[in-house]
Amino acid sequence: MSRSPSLPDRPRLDLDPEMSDAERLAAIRQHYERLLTVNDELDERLSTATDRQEELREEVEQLKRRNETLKTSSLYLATVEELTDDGIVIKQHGNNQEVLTEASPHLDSELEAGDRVAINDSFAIQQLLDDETDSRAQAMEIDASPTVSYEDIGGIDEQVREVREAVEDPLTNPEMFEKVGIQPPSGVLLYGPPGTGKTMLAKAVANETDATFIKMAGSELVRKFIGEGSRLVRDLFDLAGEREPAVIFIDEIDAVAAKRTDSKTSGDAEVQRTMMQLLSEMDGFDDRGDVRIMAATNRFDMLDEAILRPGRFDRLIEVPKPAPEGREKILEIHTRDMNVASDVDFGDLAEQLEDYSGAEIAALATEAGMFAIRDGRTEVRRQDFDDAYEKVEDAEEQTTIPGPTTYQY
Ligand SMILES: Nc1ncnc2c1ncn2[C@@H]1O[C@H](COP(=O)(O)OP(=O)(O)OP(=O)(O)O)[C@@H](O)[C@H]1O
Repeated sequence: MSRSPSLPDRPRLDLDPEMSDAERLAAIRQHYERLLTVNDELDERLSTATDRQEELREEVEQLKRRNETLKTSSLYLATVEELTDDGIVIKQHGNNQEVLTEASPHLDSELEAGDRVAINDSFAIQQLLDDETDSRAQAMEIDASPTVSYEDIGGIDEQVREVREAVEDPLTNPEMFEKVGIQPPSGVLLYGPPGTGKTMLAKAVANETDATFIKMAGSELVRKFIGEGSRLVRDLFDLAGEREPAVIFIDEIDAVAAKRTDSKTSGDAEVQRTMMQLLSEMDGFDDRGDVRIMAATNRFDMLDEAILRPGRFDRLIEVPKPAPEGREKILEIHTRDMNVASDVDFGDLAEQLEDYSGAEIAALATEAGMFAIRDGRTEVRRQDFDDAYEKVEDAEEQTTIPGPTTYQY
């Protein structure tokens, strides 16, 4: 550390008793001048020191913030079991280890048995967390009786057939598999571009088999606290077991099942742990009864091979964008409740909608209806579809980055 230069010497006033009054006066004046100079110099030093102090204060604040971030990124989850005179008994999630610990002073009076808390490496309670059921409810979408049916899905008949075979038959006709002596597929992975009907397929199969549909987005499984993602995976499978027959649908599975990277950050390690939990739940799946597992991804190329092994997601079904006949079917489905004029030829329109996904076709139909309403009509004409097409294309041009979107499977 560099030492700051020493302070200027304090000026001394030497008055000789022999001096005349005039000489004394001159000496005092000179002394006064020197005092002024030193004063100016000290003023300048003080202002430099104040600036430096401000800089250092900012640096300290930054370090404090970094320290806080570091602390929170390595927190573990636990549940408060008991508040005793000797301390707080907590049970760590994941390993169920019971520990006698203490809480940060600001939390002391707030804690109650049953609270979900975040603890640091030394088991000290750092944060009081939301109720677990809240966090579960946020992460999962549960639909006891979905209303989507196979008739609502257009252009992917072959995929519907495959899904029925892999998911529906084992639920409705398990004896068939026993008689033939084969295991039904463990998990079905739907892959393909966004908006092609993957979620619809999962909902429709749940509807058809009177199963509860339980959806979890892979991104929801990527959690802040260590152990939280794997806990959610366990909860997901437990809940499906309680509600059987049930169809578990994990959307965006790539968020937790991407290929391993070289990066060693704790976030990646936590995602790995969540994936391992998912794999172990799937491996122990035989005893789970009437629960079927489906997952979807737009990024098949990113998936870790481990999840595709036999006994895991071992039935892969590609759900592509629809061909012209498929687009025509989807147009018909999404205009079923509309009053469409006789001049609208869906075959012709479908040809025009090259590269459109089912979701985009659904949006186009709604937009055409909006044009009719704007014109004060209830009947939707070909011109409305053309206007809607133009609007969608214009919006597309403004938002897309040049170059076609490619999906690698
Ligand atoms: N094949 C289809 N037939 C009829 N409608 C479809 C079809 N595909 C998509 N849609 C429409 O698009 C909406 C979104 O579709 P869905 O959520 O099933 O797509 P997804 O493939 O799961 O998309 P993502 O990968 O973005 O989750 C549906 O609610 C439906 O209105």
